[in-house]
Amino acid sequence: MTAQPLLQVDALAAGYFGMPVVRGLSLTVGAGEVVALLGPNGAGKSTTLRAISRLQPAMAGTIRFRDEDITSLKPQAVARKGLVHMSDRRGIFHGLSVEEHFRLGDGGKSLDLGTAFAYFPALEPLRHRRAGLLSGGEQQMLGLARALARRPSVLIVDELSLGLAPVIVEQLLPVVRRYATDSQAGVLLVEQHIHLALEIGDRGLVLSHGDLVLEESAEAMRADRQLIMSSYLGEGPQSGKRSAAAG
Ligand SMILES: Nc1ncnc2c1ncn2[C@@H]1O[C@H](COP(=O)(O)OP(=O)(O)OP(=O)(O)O)[C@@H](O)[C@H]1O
Repeated sequence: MTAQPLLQVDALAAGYFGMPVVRGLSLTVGAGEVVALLGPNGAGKSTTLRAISRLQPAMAGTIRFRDEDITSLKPQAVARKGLVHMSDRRGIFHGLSVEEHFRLGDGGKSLDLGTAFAYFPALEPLRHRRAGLLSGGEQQMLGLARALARRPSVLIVDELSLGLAPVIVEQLLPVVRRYATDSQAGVLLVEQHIHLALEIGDRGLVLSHGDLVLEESAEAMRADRQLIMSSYLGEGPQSGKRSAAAG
């Protein structure tokens, strides 16, 4: 029997000004599982992530986190429950030191600096440095360390690689993998570096024009580049989708 997924999204629709850009989207993320949400520019990946973490409203569908319907909760409430959304250097304050970012905490509670330094030892010698003086890669490391220090059960990561050299992304993504495995957390990530995402991922989903057109194991996707190429080139859900939402 398959274990209950940590995150279960059913028939989600989300968009702007009353117009959905994502429709009828269903997906699951299980404990210890890393799922890569892929797709061309404008496919609706960030919209999907924001709707799941409640940063924008869902127009239809349900979002269940650890068996609880969170579809109408506020983002702060969802984050407190352990569904943490990390996106492009959000929450980095240039005037604060690295350490102060953890003392700043989460709803008045300090974050676990030990967890942060365990995953990112390179941050420890920088603990008193102001975040504004960190490199782009170090800032992203700080953002990810802060997200992990909240010990999320589900981590949502939007474009860790934005503006960073691939070599930095090659260092950061395996940490996400390690956290998922160590903590049996679920990870849903959007990443432009497809091959890197599939290296650390268990499963890949391809979104095209708001529809899920492919769902496969990361291993199968790595082995058959054509599979991804054809889904990116806009094959419809009927022709490209290989499997239903996995359990
Ligand atoms: N705030 C907004 N207001 C109106 N339309 C938006 C807004 N944000 C995104 N869109 C539109 O919604 C569609 C999906 O955007 P989204 O950012 O979700 O795509 P994406 O797959 O994450 O793209 P990318 O890979 O380029 O970041 C696009 O057509 C985009 O122009």
